[in-house]
Amino acid sequence: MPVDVLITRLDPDVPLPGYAHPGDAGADLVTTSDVSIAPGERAMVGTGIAIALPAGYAAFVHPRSGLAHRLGVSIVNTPGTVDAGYRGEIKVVLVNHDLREPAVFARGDRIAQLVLQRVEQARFHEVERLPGSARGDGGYGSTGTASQAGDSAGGR
Ligand SMILES: O=c1ccn([C@H]2C[C@H](O)[C@@H](COP(=O)(O)OP(=O)(O)OP(=O)(O)O)O2)c(=O)[nH]1
Ligand SMILES: [Mg+2]
Repeated sequence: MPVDVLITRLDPDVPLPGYAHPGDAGADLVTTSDVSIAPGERAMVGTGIAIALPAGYAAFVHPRSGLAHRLGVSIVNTPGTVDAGYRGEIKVVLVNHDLREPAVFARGDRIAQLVLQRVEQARFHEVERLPGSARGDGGYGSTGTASQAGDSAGGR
């Protein structure tokens, strides 16, 4: 079931965020400005919208895979987190990972997608010692490469 979200257009000409297909997770966001991002550079763009999420929700600003594949463009802080209490314009920090070509966007181009999720807040309880677990403190590649998956020897 869709969640009702209040929205204001800070730029009256931008479209409301739209889902391309029924059931899509991400609603596309557009840039309100023309921008050219040099190889390796980044640029913050506005989307022209502000929202009021219900308590217990957050919205996450995700990159679009087509832009990643076609242009090498992603979002620096992916996914960007929009807090329920945030009432400002949703902005997107685009980054051009391409080594040679600038990434060029025109006002109205779809540059990111917004994913709504229910989120929990933790109540943190400090303890002297954490309960044990199978993983323990293993991480950062401790399970080895794909071809070694299941090898509990902790190969490289
Ligand atoms: O891609 C993003 C990420 C964040 N925001 C807005 C909504 C979010 O609620 C607010 C703060 O984001 P975040 O907590 O990630 O940034 P911060 O660096 O911790 O700033 P602050 O000190 O304001 O929390 O900025 C965006 O518009 N786009
Ligand atoms: Mg913050």
